[in-house]
Amino acid sequence: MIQLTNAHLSFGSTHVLLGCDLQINKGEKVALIGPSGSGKSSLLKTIASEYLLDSGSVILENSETSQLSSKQLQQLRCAIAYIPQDLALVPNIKVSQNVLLGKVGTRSTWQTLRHQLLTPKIELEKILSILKEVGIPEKLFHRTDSLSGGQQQRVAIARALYQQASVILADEPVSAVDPSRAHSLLQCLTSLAEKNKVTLLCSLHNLEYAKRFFPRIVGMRNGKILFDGKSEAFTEQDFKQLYSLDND
Ligand SMILES: Nc1ncnc2c1ncn2[C@@H]1O[C@H](COP(=O)(O)OP(=O)(O)OP(=O)(O)O)[C@@H](O)[C@H]1O
Repeated sequence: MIQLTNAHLSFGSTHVLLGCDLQINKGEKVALIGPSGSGKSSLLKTIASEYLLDSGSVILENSETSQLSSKQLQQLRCAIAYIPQDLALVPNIKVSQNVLLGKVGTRSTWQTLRHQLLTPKIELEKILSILKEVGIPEKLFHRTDSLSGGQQQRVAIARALYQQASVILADEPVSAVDPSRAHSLLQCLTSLAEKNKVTLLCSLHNLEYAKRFFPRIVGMRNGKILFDGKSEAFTEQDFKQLYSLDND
């Protein structure tokens, strides 16, 4: 379970999160929408424990993150896969090697290096079966930067699945692809999350995709959560409240 209570975050004089309350239960699929600068990435990074709140609390898997030691926090991070907007893939290594990095938090440096240099057959088989699930098995040994933007997004999803995270936080995972690929990528991400009983929180700019693929929508504006409810309950009025230009 993810629980944010009265979350406040600022950078200097910029207030980024202003009293956000949010609870997401295990296995839920939630779309996070809102205009540019509304705080979606910051909310995801806060849940990923990349940003620390000024006040308020984040509870993940029954632990309040501010109370955890750095070792406990590191362990918790292994259960959470954060896919940033830039995907954080290493461009000049093979797809298999990038997927392997999903487990970097659970392996020693020596083990990581060894796996990168000579990947055990059993790990390669696991990676291949995940790449089959995300639809790019033929890319196993291709250099990552030779893949298209959409294929690289699939590699980032594969890395999260290989990590065996119980929570996936995806920051605009379809920003770099055309509408038909965006559709199949979201289909892939949401169905795999469902199959693997993973909690999925995904920021999106496209309301149609949010409504089609996610049962629940959270809408942000100016660091506040203005809508939180079932996708079918999201109305044109809610859309105007989030996106209108004269509402600041
Ligand atoms: N590390 C940071 N340092 C300073 N300001 C930041 C930082 N991260 C976010 N901000 C500020 O927080 C505000 C919200 O940014 P954020 O990236 O969370 O919005 P967003 O809704 O994800 O936007 P977009 O849809 O364009 O990605 C912006 O004003 C941004 O400049």
